[in-house]
Amino acid sequence: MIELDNVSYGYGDKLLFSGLSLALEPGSFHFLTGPSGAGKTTLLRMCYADLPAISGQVRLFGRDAAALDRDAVAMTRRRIGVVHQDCQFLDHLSVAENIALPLTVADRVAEAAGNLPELLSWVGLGPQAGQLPPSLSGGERQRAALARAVIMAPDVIIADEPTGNVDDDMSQRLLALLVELNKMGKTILIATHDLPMIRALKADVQARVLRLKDGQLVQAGAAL
Ligand SMILES: Nc1ncnc2c1ncn2[C@@H]1O[C@H](COP(=O)(O)OP(=O)(O)OP(=O)(O)O)[C@@H](O)[C@H]1O
Repeated sequence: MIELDNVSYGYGDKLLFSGLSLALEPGSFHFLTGPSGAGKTTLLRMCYADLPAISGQVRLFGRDAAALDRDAVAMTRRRIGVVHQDCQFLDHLSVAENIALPLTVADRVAEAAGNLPELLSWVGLGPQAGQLPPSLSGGERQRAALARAVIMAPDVIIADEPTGNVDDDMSQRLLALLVELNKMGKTILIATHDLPMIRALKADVQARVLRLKDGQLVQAGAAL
């Protein structure tokens, strides 16, 4: 579904990684760990065509990301739901309107109306649907961001620190939602520092844990 083949990336003259390869098979579950600043967000951005590789090839659903025109990039991104680290919302729109935004922008308003109640109840935000985003707690924001990422029924969900700034219970709740999505066949890639959460989840899901450090991507050992 998503393949990085021998890719390199850096900012300015600072190379973050080079010769890095990764393949996300359909229905797989991957965690990406590593120290702060190792390049996890950068790597995720390459996986949804938000950054081009300096060298090597990124293939999204079998197509070379570098060869996609603007429309093809937009179509490709619809198949990838992204939960960003900072969970930004439009503060003048309600929680429900924010979650529905990807469908509204794609002119699929009727679909949004049909899907929203079930989605809001799935993430446990029914009561908050009419509120404005600034009134949400950290965990509620994360769940709203997850709902917004899945409203287009993407094949792949990429989440950057989805459990940052939430307590353990909320972290478990968010992860249970991601596991549920994986059991429905979605391909999941999560960047996280939260090793206890990975350990807790390993019994529920067959996940590969990758560690990015010093420009190298390696599979984390069994001791994790
Ligand atoms: N747009 C940018 N311009 C210049 N440098 C950047 C840019 N984005 C990120 N960096 C730098 O690249 C490095 C990797 O950043 P990145 O956000 O990918 O790391 P990370 O592993 O996700 O970090 P964290 O775990 O703290 O979120 C950092 O040193 C960061 O300061």
